[in-house]
Amino acid sequence: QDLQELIQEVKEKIIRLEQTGRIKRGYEPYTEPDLLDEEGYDFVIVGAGSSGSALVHRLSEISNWTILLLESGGEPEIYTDIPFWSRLGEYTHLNWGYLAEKEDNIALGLKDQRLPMTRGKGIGGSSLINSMIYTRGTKEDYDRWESLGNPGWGYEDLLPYFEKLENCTIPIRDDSYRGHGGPIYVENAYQTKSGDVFIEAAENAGYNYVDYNGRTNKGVAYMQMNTKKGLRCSGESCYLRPVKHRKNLTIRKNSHVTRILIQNNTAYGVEFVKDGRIYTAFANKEVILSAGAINSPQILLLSGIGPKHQLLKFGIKPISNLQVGQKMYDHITYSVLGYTFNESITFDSSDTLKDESFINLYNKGEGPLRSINTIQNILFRRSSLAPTRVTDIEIIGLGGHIIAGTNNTGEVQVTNEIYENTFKQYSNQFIGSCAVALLHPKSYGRVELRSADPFVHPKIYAGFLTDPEGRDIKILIEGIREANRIMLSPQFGKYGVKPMDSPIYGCQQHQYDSDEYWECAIRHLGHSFYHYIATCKMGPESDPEAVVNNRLKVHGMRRLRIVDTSIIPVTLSAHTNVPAFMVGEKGADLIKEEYL
Ligand SMILES: Cc1cc2nc3c(=O)[nH]c(=O)nc-3n(C[C@H](O)[C@H](O)[C@H](O)COP(=O)(O)OP(=O)(O)OC[C@H]3O[C@@H](n4cnc5c(N)ncnc54)[C@H](O)[C@@H]3O)c2cc1C
Repeated sequence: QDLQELIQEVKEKIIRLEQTGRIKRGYEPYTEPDLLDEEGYDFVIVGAGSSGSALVHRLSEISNWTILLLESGGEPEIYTDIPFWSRLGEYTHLNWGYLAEKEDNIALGLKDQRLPMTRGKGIGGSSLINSMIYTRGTKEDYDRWESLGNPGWGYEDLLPYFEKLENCTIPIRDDSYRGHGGPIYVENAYQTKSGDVFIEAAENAGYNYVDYNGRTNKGVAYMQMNTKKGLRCSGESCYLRPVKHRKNLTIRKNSHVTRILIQNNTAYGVEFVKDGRIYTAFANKEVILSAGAINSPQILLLSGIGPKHQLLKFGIKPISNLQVGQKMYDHITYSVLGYTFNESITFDSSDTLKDESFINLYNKGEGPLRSINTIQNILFRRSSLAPTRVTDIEIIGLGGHIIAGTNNTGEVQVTNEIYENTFKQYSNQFIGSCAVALLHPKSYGRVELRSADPFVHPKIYAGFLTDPEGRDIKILIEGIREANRIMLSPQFGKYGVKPMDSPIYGCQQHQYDSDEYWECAIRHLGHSFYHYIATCKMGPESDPEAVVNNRLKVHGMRRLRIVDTSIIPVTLSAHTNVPAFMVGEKGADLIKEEYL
């Protein structure tokens, strides 16, 4: 079915069910006051994504502060709250549509050899279209942040924020680490029988069942998701929706910030474009960038903050020569490790367009529409190359496959040759899969300007698998072999599980399952997990790579902060949405400490 037709069908169904009173969405559009050419607020915040939503929720608690939130995108789509269908958002205005620059020896099997660097655009940002996998990261991760010269960012300091932001309802949990009164709900992912078998097989292979957001993440578990009664719990739905009527808060959508206004190294406002016109918003106290790890560096660069040689190339007057965008870490994943089953214990998508499924989800929070990308399980492991206590391999168990079978999300845009010759043959079978991700890569990429035009996409280099020692690829291959050990275990053997071992087209010259074969497969189909960080790295002034200090203030500047995933200094054993919420929460407290 054509994607746009499918989107239309889903939308019409929701509208019809709502109009006939069979579901209640409880969503009211975001309204805003008339816009003046020039406006003044205490705080001007750029970007309503995961961090920006958390930040605005907390700052607007102070009723005598005035807050302006500027968001380049618009409102969520009508289907955004439905996990199963929300993935359609990736093909709409809700995605910035970034593609990495073509690089050697990576993305060899993807269209135009370019990696999608997906990013959410709209109120809620990337949390509108992400997979809702709920992972915090470990004590070792955050203690490392602190040891890099960032007091206040160690695990003991941050645990209260992780607890404060969540409302955890999963049945098996490490209660001394979990929160129950916060805005972000945490539930287990929708499971099929294959999810239960995954746990059994992993336990049999030596893993303990853990609450991986508790004392340790090492082990296996049902995936925890940020859903509230089965519906997406995004920055928009859980942080902003409940407070959007606050009188001191103005949220302006479709408002694209083009530069920060700076005088004498002091930020005093921003310029933005809405409906083709330029406006100015002044900040009495601070300008705060929460535009994410691609756009926050872009806005800094456009405003004269960044590597001098790059700015001069585009005729931008340099203000501060910081290493903005020069290092970007991300998680590469190989997510197409498929397996065929001889029984239907995997995800069955045949009910996902039925009225009953929508009604079941909205009224009871149940059913297959709770599933996103058929994600079920998670497993963290330490590779043979990792330091003690560091988990650097993540394996996700899925009840479907993102290219083969009926759950094709199109997320990995493979070439037609690869689809026709490798995956199509499995399309009518029962299929499950694993995604294997490298959590602490040595390789890194970067973000730089392509143009001084603020509407032109920046250049993004993913830099995957470029570490000269080849350590990253070795760990990924180790992860693939571990996933196979679990999936090809006797527990799965009862269901006739076999690997989808038709070689990836382009890798037939290698013996299937050799290291050379897996390297070839990863270099063809490995892709981003969309966890970009470190492009405005947090660190002390003595760190030549640092852009902000431990209070998130831009070095050498006044009244300018960054509060989003771009400040995360080093890789995490986690997906980045919960860390983004945490940064928003902590950022709000840093600001309150200063002004209250
Ligand atoms: C497809 C996908 C799947 C993912 N899956 C998961 C997952 O399952 N679990 C997980 O933990 N993480 C996941 N992530 C990552 C996670 O969602 C992000 O790391 C996190 O949302 C980033 O938060 P942020 O606040 O830094 O940026 P964002 O949430 O991206 O917010 C930035 C906001 O700023 C706005 N903006 C940008 N430029 C401007 C401008 N010039 N003017 C005004 N506004 C602007 C953007 O439109 C956006 O709304 C996923 C990401 C993607 C894209």
